[in-house]
Amino acid sequence: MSRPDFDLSVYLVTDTDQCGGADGVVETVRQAVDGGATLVQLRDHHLGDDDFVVLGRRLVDVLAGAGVPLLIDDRVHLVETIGAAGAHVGQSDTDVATARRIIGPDRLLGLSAQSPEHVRAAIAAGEDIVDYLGVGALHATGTKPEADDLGLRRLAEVIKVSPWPVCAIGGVKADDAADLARIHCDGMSVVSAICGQPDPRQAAADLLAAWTVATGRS
Ligand SMILES: Cc1ncc(COP(=O)(O)OP(=O)(O)O)c(N)n1
Ligand SMILES: Cc1nc(C(=O)O)sc1CCOP(=O)(O)O
Ligand SMILES: [Mg+2]
Repeated sequence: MSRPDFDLSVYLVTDTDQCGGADGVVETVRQAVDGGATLVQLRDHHLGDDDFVVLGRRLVDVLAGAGVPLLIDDRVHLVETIGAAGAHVGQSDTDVATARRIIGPDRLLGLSAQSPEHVRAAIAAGEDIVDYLGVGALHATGTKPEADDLGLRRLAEVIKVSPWPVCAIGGVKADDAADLARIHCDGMSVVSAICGQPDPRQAAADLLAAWTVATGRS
């Protein structure tokens, strides 16, 4: 088993509408990585599989050489075709054991978890199956209005029982970095803090700077 290294510090999850279309996604990812985004996920619930593959391959090209892996949301069956580094699944998506079988042992698998019970169920499936958790929503967010806002306390409860690194998602902004670092969160996952921002490069750089200060890393 040899999975790519990954860094959850500034994890960009794309939103095609907020980026102004597929070309906007490509340009946003290009700029965000230039500014310091450490991981990228292609998330689009509307594109058909064929267009999703085309966009995914464009992102693989943009990220080649930058050392930043591309994950895809939900569509584990397209990981290989796109040449992505892995996938992220939620509690209502393909279960993690099946997802792992589909993507194979050498790719990354992220899982959404909203409670310690979700973590315990994932542990029962096997600690080698999942690589990280995405936990949210930290705050209520217009990007995903149906997401329950957990707040910092419930996020911390999930982190305490997780054997995997955890990134926070949902309304996450640079101002959250200190609180997140204090509860030993491993990174900030964002959509609107980068997508649709006037300067995605600067937005990513600001997030990374806040995270670096908050964690005391350089
Ligand atoms: C990093 C990260 N965390 C959580 C999610 C949410 O995934 P999911 O629960 O599958 O919901 P959708 O994104 O499919 O709406 C994520 N995508 N990334
Ligand atoms: C994709 C996603 N998942 C969430 C969860 O809580 O699982 S919240 C969310 C959207 C995050 O967008 P923004 O950074 O604009 O708030
Ligand atoms: Mg999903």
